[in-house]
Amino acid sequence: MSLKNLPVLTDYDISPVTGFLPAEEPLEVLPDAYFAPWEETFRHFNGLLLASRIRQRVQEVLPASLAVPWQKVADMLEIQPVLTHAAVVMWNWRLLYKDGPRDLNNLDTLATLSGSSDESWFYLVTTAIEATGAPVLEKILRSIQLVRNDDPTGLIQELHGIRGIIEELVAVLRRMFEKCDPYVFYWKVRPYLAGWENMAEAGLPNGVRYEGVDNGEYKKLAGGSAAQSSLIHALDIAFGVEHHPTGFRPKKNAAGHANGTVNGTVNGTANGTANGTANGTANGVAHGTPNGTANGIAGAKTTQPHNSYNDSSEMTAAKSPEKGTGSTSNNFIQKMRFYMPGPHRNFLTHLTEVANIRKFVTDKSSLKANGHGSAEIDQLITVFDECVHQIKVFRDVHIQMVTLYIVMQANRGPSISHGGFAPQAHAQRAEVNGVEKSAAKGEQPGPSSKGSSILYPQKIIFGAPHGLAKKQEEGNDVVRGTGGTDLIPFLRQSRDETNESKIVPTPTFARRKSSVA
Ligand code: HEM
Repeated sequence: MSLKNLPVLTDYDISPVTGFLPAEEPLEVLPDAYFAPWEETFRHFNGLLLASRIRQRVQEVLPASLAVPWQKVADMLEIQPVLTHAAVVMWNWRLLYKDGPRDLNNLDTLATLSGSSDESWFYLVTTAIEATGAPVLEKILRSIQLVRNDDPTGLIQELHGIRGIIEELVAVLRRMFEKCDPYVFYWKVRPYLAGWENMAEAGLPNGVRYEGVDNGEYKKLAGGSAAQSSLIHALDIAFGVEHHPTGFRPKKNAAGHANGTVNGTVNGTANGTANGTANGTANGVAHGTPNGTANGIAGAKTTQPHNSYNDSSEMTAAKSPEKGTGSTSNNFIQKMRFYMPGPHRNFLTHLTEVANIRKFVTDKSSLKANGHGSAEIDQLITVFDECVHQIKVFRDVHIQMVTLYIVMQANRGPSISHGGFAPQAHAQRAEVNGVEKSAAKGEQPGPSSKGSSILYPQKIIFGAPHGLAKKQEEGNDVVRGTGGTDLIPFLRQSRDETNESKIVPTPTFARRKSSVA
C-alpha cells in the first residue's frame, strides 16, 4: 500500500522558518484609498471611544461597505469574518529592529483596540509562541518520515529537539504575567475579543447582521481565542492527544485509543454510546469540510443559540463553525479550526492523515511488554512521554493564567478605584440609592449616563448581568470563555487528556496547584 505523501509546509502557506506566522512583516495599513475610511476610523478608534462617539462611526449592524469586502477577504483566506487569532496575533506584528529576531525583545503590535500596552503584550506573547514553535513543524514532519524509515534512533533525537521547543513555549507563555495586567485584560481588552456567538445577554441574541452578505442574515461567530492556534493543534495531532466533549471520557483500548464507548454522561443529556468511533487522533477534523469554511456558515440561516459544546445533540454530521464535526472529538476545539486560515486548517487535516509517531511508540512499547524490550525502546518511550508532558505543563500554566486573568477578575468585579469609570454602573448605583439626580431635577440624562460608553461592558456592578464572563447561576460560578465553553472544566479536561496520552501515564498532580479559583 502506498503511503500518502507528507505535507510540504510551503504548500500550506506555512514557512519553515516562521511557521504559521507570515515570513514577511504584515502590512501596516491597506494602501488602496478605498480602505481609507476604515484606516481613518481605526486611527481615531481610542479617541472616538473616549469621546463616546464610536457609535457614530460603527453600528451594530455591519454596513455593507464593511461587511461585503470583509466577507470577500475572509472567503479568500478561508477564514471567518470576525476577529480571529490570525488577525490579532499572526498578522498584527512588526519588528522593531528589522534585522532582529521575532521575539519579545523585538516585537510590537500594529493595532490594538484598547490602546493599552497590556493588550499589545497579550497578543505579542502569543505571536512569540508561534515564532518559537515554528521549527517544531519540520521536526514533526521529519519524525513522521523517521517512523516510515523505521528509524527509532533518529526519532529519539528528533523528539529531544521537539521537547526542547515545547519547553521554550512554556517559558514564553509564563511571560504573559510580566506586562499584561489581569485586571486590564479582563475589563478593558477581553470585551473586544468576544465575538457574537452566545452573546444574547450582551444584546446580540442572533449575532450580528452583515448587510449585503447572504441576504443580510445574522451571523453568530465566536470570539478570538488562541484555541485557534494551529501550532497547538499540530502538537496535539503529532502526539496523538485526543480531546472529547467536556465530561465525556471514552474508554481507551490497549493502544491508548478511544474505542467509542462513552464513560458517563454528556452534560446530563447524553448517555450510552457515542456515534462514531474516535479511532486515531482528531479524525473529526480530518473529515471536516476544510473548503466549506466560510460557506458553511455564510449560507446558513441564523439558528437557535446554543451555549454548550458538551451537548451530544451537536455531535452530528454538521461541519461548520455553528455546529460540531460529527465525532466524539471536542466540538469547541474542532470548531476553532474554522477560524484558522484555510491553508493552515488543511495542513492540520493532512497532518492528521499521516501522523504515526504515537502508534510507532505504542507498538514498541507492546514489544517491551512481550519481553522484547531494549534500552532504545525505553529511551523512545521516555522522550515521547517527555514531549507530551511538556504539552501538559503548557496547559497547566495556561489554566493558572485563565484562573487569574478571567475567573478571579470575574469574581471580583470591576474596581472604580482602579482608574476606570463605568457610567452605566454609576447610573444604576444612583438608582439603587434612590438619588437619580437627573430624574430628580427633571433633566434628560446626559450621554454618559445611559451606557453609550460603558468602559466595563463585561459586568454592570449593581445591575442585571451584561456580559461575557459572569456568574451564570446563583451560588454556582460558571465562567464562560469567549467561545462559550464552561472554561475551567473544559481546560482541565484538555490538560488531563494530554497527560493521559503518555505511553506510561503519570498522575495529574497539577490539579491542586492550578485550581487557584
Ligand atoms: C492571559 C492569557 C490567556 C487567557 C486569559 C486565555 C484564555 C483562554 C480561554 C478562556 C480558553 C477557553 C476557550 C474559550 O472558551 O474561549 C482558552 C483556550 C485555549 N487557549 Fe488560551 N488564554 C490565554 C493565553 C493563551 C496563549 C498565550 C496560548 C498559546 C497559544 C493559548 C492557547 C489556548 C489553547 C490552545 C486553548 C484551547 C484549549 C486547549 O487546547 O487546552 N492561550 N484560553
